[in-house]
Amino acid sequence: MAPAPLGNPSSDAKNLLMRISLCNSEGEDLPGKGKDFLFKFLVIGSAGTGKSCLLHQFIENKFKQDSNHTIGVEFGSKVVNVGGKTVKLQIWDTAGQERFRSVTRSYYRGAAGALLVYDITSRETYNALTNWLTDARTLASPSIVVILCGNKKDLDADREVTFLESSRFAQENELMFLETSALTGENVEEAFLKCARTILNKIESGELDPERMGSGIQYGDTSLRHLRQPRGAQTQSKQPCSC
Ligand SMILES: Nc1nc2c(ncn2[C@@H]2O[C@H](COP(=O)(O)OP(=O)(O)OP(=O)(O)O)[C@@H](O)[C@H]2O)c(=O)[nH]1
Repeated sequence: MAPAPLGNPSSDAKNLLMRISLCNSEGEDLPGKGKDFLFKFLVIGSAGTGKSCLLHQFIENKFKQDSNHTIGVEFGSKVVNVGGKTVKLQIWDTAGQERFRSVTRSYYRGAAGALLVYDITSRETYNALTNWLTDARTLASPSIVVILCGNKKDLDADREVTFLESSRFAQENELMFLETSALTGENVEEAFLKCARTILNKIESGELDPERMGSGIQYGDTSLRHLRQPRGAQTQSKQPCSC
């Protein structure tokens, strides 16, 4: 069953949160049970870049047909094995449309990692990256681990943003970088795992302290109960998951 991550979610949203969580391969087990860690992740970036499709591909291993704009936020979770550790990723997929910005911003707090997504066929979505990154570092944490994802890699013929310029942007802004395709699944799991692995490495090296309030990291079994929640955030969601 999904955690109750919000202050006062609508009943539609509650249904959605639960249904998406049950799509997860390990959705039936107790939250956090037997896990070494829980990490809170965000998926952020401009509208239409493929954030919901990336999350769906990661959790369901298939492309989400007929994806509509996200309204507010959606939630998914998946348990992964990273470097011998069992980690539950609690992932918040945020709407890219400007009109939902105040809602989505309230979910940033305490995120440990983020996928920052642009569309390689849309320079506009690439140009917006700095703003998204500023939001993540300001509202989540300056130490949030971010992986830049140039999505729609399968549409190479329509490319407007080169791999090289994105690599440079990533380097200048201390981001990891991958080009992904939610359609083919290329590099999708890698993106989530790379981000999780980096967080684990930082925990092991002492650079990140899971005990710090709002770190977005929790230890094992009781983690979900302790994860900090946005105050007064209202969830608005699009249609129920069609899984
Ligand atoms: N060819 C191709 N199309 C994709 C890919 N990922 C997503 N799309 C398409 O891009 C459109 C937008 O995908 P979404 O996942 O809904 O985008 P989003 O970023 O969640 O959009 P918002 O919810 O508005 O922020 C849909 O028509 C998808 O079918 C991809 O990797 N390749």
